[in-house]
Amino acid sequence: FLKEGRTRPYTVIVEGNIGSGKTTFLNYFNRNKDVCVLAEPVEMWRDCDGYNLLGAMYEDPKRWSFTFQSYVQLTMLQQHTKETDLPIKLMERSIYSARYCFVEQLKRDKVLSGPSESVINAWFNWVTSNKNLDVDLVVYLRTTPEVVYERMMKRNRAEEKSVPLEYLKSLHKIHEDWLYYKTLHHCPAPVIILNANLDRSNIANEYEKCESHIFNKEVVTARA
Ligand SMILES: Cc1cc2cn([C@H]3C[C@H](O)[C@@H](CO)O3)c(=O)nc2[nH]1
Repeated sequence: FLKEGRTRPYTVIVEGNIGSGKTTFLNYFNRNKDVCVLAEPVEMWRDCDGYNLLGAMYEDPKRWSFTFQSYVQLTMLQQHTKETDLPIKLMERSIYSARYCFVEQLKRDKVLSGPSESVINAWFNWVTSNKNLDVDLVVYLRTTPEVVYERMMKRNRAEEKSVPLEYLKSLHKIHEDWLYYKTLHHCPAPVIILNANLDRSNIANEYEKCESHIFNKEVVTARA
């Protein structure tokens, strides 16, 4: 159960480009009974009352990215505020990367209009100042665009089939500015940077690097 005095679980957000290995990272920690793992609700984005908002956004970003990013922001808010008795919550991405990475990207691509961006911003500012969406740690799965592009193509997700390398390069730069150089937007918590270019077979010791941070003693109640 939650350590006495803690009103919320120790919250970790896993950030990184498309194909940076976030699901693999979450699965590694999924086996731990102290961790509430919340994967990105992609299936909700693919089926919102029967509408595939993810597909729509990639097919016609000018028409659908506001709709899509509004729904992403709602689903992320639901994840941030989801109750758990477990001492640790591990989230795939966050309301922060929604606003600071993906909405930023759409703005730079001039795909999101000024009014659309302002409305998303107004929601973001309101929810982040009226709800406790604090996080305790960011795990940044740092990659190179070429590596994640190859993985994305191999994974072969239908909606991503025409995502160009350029898009991943631009998203990469935004992640670097946000989490590595820290020159873009507010960083919501201390950042652990992992070399996520490593492939599955030898990335385990990268994960071990952050185990001690995540499972530090004052967070997880002493085992009975
Ligand atoms: C928070 C957040 C996640 C997220 C994912 N995506 C896209 C990138 C991938 O193609 C897919 C699954 O991460 O959704 C997006 O466009 N905007 C997002 N915002």
